[in-house]
Amino acid sequence: MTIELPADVSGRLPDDVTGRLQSARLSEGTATLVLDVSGLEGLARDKLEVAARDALRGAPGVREVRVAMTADRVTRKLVAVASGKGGVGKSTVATNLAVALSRAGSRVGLVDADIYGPSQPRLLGNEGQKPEARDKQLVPVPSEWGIPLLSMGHLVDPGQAIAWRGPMAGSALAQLVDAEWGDAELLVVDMPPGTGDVQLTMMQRFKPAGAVIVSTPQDLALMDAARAVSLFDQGGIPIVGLVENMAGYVCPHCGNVSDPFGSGGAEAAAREMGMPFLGRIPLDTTIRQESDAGRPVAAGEGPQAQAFARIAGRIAGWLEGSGEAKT
Ligand SMILES: Nc1ncnc2c1ncn2[C@@H]1O[C@H](COP(=O)(O)OP(=O)(O)OP(=O)(O)O)[C@@H](O)[C@H]1O
Repeated sequence: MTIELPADVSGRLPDDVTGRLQSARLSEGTATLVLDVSGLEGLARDKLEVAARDALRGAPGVREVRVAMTADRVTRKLVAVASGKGGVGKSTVATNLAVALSRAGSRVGLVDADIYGPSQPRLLGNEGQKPEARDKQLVPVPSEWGIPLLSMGHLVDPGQAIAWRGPMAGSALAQLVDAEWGDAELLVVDMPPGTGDVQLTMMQRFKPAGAVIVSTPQDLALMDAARAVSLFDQGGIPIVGLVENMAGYVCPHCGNVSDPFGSGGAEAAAREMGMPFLGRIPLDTTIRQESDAGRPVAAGEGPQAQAFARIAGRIAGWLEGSGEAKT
């Protein structure tokens, strides 16, 4: 740290500014401060800058104040949550995995890349809010669950149809990913269903660290899941594993679990496709009701939360570098 300010100038700086001072000097009436803002969100950075400027305004010999900020680049990993077809609960799983990963200690953000049918603002309960833009970057919208979110659902009016062509959809997606994610170290990306242009852009441009495939237990859904797997294989994106959603029906009256689509099929299919089976989430009315109300079950304490926590633990282990999800 090089401080070349007269004591009657530096003495005016508040502690939160001096604690982050990398260098400071005064030359020909211009005070130049370099602050290390690693780990601070945009708003906190702005406050620090204002505090520094206010403190030096009118200080002896200071006519102008310049504040520069440096930050360690956060190495951020992306995990894509994908499915071969719509309606299998991919968005629900993505929300709850983001919450469970955050509870397990990661700093997590959520990108709703399902730009034709964004549902994350409803699932995270921050519908109707608009992201700000700072220096041409979008600032994610905070949620009650500690997960910042960016979604097309925040940028267009609810129910408004989005009929973009591939390249526009790709650039919209890029804006969501290349946003001001602050200190988030992990971005969970809710992919659009299927295997089209947006998925390709995502893979080529942002190279997710891995993909989690969501399927329901039916044979047909599992065949679609295989298509999603082969898309990621082609793009050289490793598959973290398969999550079986709506895997057994929990009776809301007696709590009894039945298996309308049989059991064990998804696990066997994962084995056949040569990927780890990450776990199953039951078909449970509570999950739907709480999701609709913007309260992810993973934030609670029930058996549903535990199911998501187990899967999140496997994903976190995989990301930590073992490269293999323990099943
Ligand atoms: N395990 C579950 N138990 C009960 N309901 C569920 C479960 N998972 C998802 N749902 C419900 O199923 C519906 C579809 O889920 P969701 O929107 O997450 O699917 P999706 O695969 O992302 O769909 P789309 O591809 O259309 O975006 C929602 O009403 C959701 O609440």
